Amino acid sequence: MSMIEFNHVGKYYGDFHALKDINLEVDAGETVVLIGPSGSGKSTLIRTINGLEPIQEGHLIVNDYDLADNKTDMNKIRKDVGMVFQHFNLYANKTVLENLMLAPRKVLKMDEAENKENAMKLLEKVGLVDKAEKMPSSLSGGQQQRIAIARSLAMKPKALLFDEPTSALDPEMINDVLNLMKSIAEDSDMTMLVVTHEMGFAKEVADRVIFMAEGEILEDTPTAQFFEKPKEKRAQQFLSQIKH
Ligand SMILES: Nc1ncnc2c1ncn2[C@@H]1O[C@H](COP(=O)(O)OP(=O)(O)OP(=O)(O)O)[C@@H](O)[C@H]1O
Repeated sequence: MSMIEFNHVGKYYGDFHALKDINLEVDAGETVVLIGPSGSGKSTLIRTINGLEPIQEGHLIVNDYDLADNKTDMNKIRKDVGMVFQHFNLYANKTVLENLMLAPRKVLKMDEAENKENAMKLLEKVGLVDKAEKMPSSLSGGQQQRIAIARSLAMKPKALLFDEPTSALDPEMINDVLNLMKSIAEDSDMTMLVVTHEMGFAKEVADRVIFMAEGEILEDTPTAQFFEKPKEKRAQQFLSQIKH
């Protein structure tokens, strides 16, 4: 069953055509990695999925809602589609535990005891139970990102979008975050779209790789095949320029 479906989607920033005739289907439970040169539209594409960027052409169906329809309630989509950003975006003036409990309380109206139990379980999953009462600023970048992922999971989403989740981290923190993402991809029926430059993660975890250039999808290829021999010359060049 398809969880996300782009149908001839176009997106403009003013006159600039940032996404061109995007056609893409992601099934429930799939893990898809988006790669491509800087400025190719990867962030823009995933930001359209939870409505952070509006589209101007085509249809984008997420969890059965059409984002091109202005009657669609974005809150319904954001409830089921979480997003993890490069710079974590935790609530700076709330404790780690409160960061996890806020949205389930406000949006899902979750019972307080259940909310806390759920949050503590997630802190255990990300290995940070001892940080529950700390403020985010007292944690390392890698720890903050694991909290941000736990916060997304607290909403029990159907899909998670990751926009370069390890790009702002010191090298020694990157693997903790990638391992957590890998366990989410493996443990659950979560649908995951990940923009990343971490080719090791893509190789190991992705079902498919999407290669973008200049606002277009040039390749949508099963992972092993992509890394063995990408079809497009641009993708071959891209891979030969980066370590993988
Ligand atoms: N808010 C905006 N207003 C105008 N142009 C924008 C805006 N956001 C992005 N762009 C432009 O759209 C294009 C695609 O940007 P986007 O951030 O989606 O690329 P990307 O592939 O994610 O790049 P990177 O790997 O560098 O993050 C770029 O040319 C960028 O300058």
